[in-house]
Amino acid sequence: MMGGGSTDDDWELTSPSIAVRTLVLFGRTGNGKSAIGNTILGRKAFKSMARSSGVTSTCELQQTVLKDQIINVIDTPGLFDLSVGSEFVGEEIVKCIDLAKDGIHAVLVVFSVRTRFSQEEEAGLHSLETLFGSKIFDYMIVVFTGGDELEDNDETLEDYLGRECPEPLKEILALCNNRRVLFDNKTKDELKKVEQLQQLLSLVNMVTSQTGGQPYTDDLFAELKKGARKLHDQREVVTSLKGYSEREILELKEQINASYEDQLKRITEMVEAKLKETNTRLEQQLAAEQAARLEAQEIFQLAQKKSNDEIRILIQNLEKAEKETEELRKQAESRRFTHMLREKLEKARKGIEELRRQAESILRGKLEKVQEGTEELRRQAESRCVIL
Ligand SMILES: Nc1nc2c(ncn2[C@@H]2O[C@H](COP(=O)(O)OP(=O)(O)OP(=O)(O)O)[C@@H](O)[C@H]2O)c(=O)[nH]1
Repeated sequence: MMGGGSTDDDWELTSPSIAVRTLVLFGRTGNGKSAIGNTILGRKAFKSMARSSGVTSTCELQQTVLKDQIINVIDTPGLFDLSVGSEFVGEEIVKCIDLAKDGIHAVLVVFSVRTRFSQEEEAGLHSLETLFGSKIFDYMIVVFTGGDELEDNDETLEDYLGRECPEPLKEILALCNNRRVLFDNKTKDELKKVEQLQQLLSLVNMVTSQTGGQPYTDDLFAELKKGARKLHDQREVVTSLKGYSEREILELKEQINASYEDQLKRITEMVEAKLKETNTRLEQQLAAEQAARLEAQEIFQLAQKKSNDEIRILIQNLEKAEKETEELRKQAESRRFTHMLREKLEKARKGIEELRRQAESILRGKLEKVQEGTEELRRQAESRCVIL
């Protein structure tokens, strides 16, 4: 039957004598859902390893019995991955509900501190809300894996969220009342193992007390539960039938199983339809975001071109200004040269003037001497004429 592990034995476990807590792990492939499941169970019940494609292929329930309660852990494949279609997700969600017959006590949404919160994770959470309604947030606990890596960097979860908490993740944390816990699934430290499990279980208890002890259920759960109960009763009736051949009993069992499978198929189709609706809405939203991004990019490119043009003009102006400055400098230099020449000329003119003055005074002296000589000669000639 569908449900990968839902058996008559599981049905018996719904006995109310001991507290049963059913926890479902949701999250992107590789975020560490199976690893957390194993940490909770204290054994390697789920396959957990590093692989780019999903390791967990279908929903699976494993159980551990603690001192005072039974913990059911349902591991799911990467239902938040873009690569999986709504048909697969629909089937897996129905399997998951089928496994958690009595309802879900806590939804553990698993993120890894080693990878960035993605748009597909945001979309996955929207799908959960569409399928289960906003009531699902009352049951949600955000679990981060990779505590060891934060520790290696001397960081706390608060430090990490302080630097690495995009808006959608903040919203999710707020919607689930900030219930969050950090897991180091690699630790060998027994005390640490106990402490982180205790932290998680106390958050689960918080959810249980805040939701009045009622696990999450809805119409889908109710219908599946009714179907499962019918299947269980019919199987018991068939087993107790007398006077039927083995072949007839087998046929009856097959008929019962087929009718249950039909019911699951119907519900699966309903879930798929809901998911498709959400996906279409998300695709439209993504397309609108993409268009807005392209528009912003175009505006940016235009602005960049404009600023490039402005820069080009500025450079041209700068070059022009540099040339003009050079020209002015040359002119100033030639002016300085002219000034220097003028000074030299002036100096030369003064020298010439001085020389002229000196020559004049020398000439004047000589002239006076010549005049004095001439006068003497004239006087001597006159006196000679008187004697004669
Ligand atoms: N360092 C470190 N690695 C972790 C931690 N938790 C999980 N991992 C590693 O992360 C990888 C993926 O872990 P899984 O548990 O397989 O992840 P998953 O979400 O179940 O993936 P699927 O089953 O494929 O959907 C494995 O190599 C784990 O060992 C952790 O706390 N610290």
